[in-house]
Amino acid sequence: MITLRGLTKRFGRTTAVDALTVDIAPGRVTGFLGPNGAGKSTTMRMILGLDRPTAGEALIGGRAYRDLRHPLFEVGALLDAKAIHPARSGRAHLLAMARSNGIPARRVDEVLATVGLDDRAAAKPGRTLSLGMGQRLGIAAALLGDPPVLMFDEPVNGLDPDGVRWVRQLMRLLAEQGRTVFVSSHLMTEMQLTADQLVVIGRGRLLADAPIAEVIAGSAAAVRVRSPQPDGLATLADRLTAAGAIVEPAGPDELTVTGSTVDRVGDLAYELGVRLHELSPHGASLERAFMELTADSVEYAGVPSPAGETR
Ligand SMILES: Nc1ncnc2c1ncn2[C@@H]1O[C@H](COP(=O)(O)OP(=O)(O)OP(=O)(O)O)[C@@H](O)[C@H]1O
Repeated sequence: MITLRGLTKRFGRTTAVDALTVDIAPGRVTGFLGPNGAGKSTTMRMILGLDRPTAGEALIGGRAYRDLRHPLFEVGALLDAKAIHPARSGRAHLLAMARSNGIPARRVDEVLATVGLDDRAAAKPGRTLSLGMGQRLGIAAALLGDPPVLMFDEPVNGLDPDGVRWVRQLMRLLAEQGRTVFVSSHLMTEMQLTADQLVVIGRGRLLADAPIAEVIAGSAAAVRVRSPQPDGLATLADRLTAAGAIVEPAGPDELTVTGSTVDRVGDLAYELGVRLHELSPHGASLERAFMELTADSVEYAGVPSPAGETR
């Protein structure tokens, strides 16, 4: 269990994490979602005692990281996959970690097998590891102490589709074993496939803490309607708006309608004699829910700066 109570971090005038209070429970994968700069990494760093909270606390199994007697046995984390000495092999890196923490050497072989690094890959020096191998090695290091709490910051970054699938399965397996699995991502589709519970933040603030199905159901599904008759489409839009729906143009001959249903839009088009070339439901998705939730808290929208660049 990870417990955050009023967790706050300010860097000068920037409030990176703003009074976060949330419990991250064992036995499931909790996705940690937020736009760039939302404060995900800072939150994870505070949980691991790498950043000091300005206020509040972050606890692992009821204790602050600095009070854990054997941290490696309590929490494993993948924050920066490249955190390995460039000249040292993956195996040597893990062996050194194991030795200094009283973990038997055979555990190194176990975790290397778990993450699918064979002898040859484990013998390569750090600087020659691909991003994917680095991620696997970082996950092996997190698993070394067999901890009940695991945290992964963007674990699928740079992985090929096989690697992505593998990480997904591993997260699920670790949760099924009863561990707390807290995984950050800005990839909504990835979270939709991996997580049971979602914690969403924007500008450091908690926007949602709910089962993934609930977050998705909370987003309004839309109806896409396309017609070769512009006047008819305009009339349809007026009638739908008058009936309380939200109508937005989606192209020269297309509308996106929220707050109505495919049946109602179809019936109305029939009533008005408007010919339709498309009438389709656009299901609620996590992507949509995420956009709605974070609409007010995206730090850098894609607006061109005066220099003509986008941030
Ligand atoms: N050491 C630091 N000094 C000053 N500001 C910082 C520092 N670390 C983070 N910040 C700021 O805090 C905010 C949150 O950053 P953080 O990296 O935690 O976000 P994030 O959600 O992990 O983003 P990303 O998905 O881009 O990694 C940002 O505005 C960032 O610029």
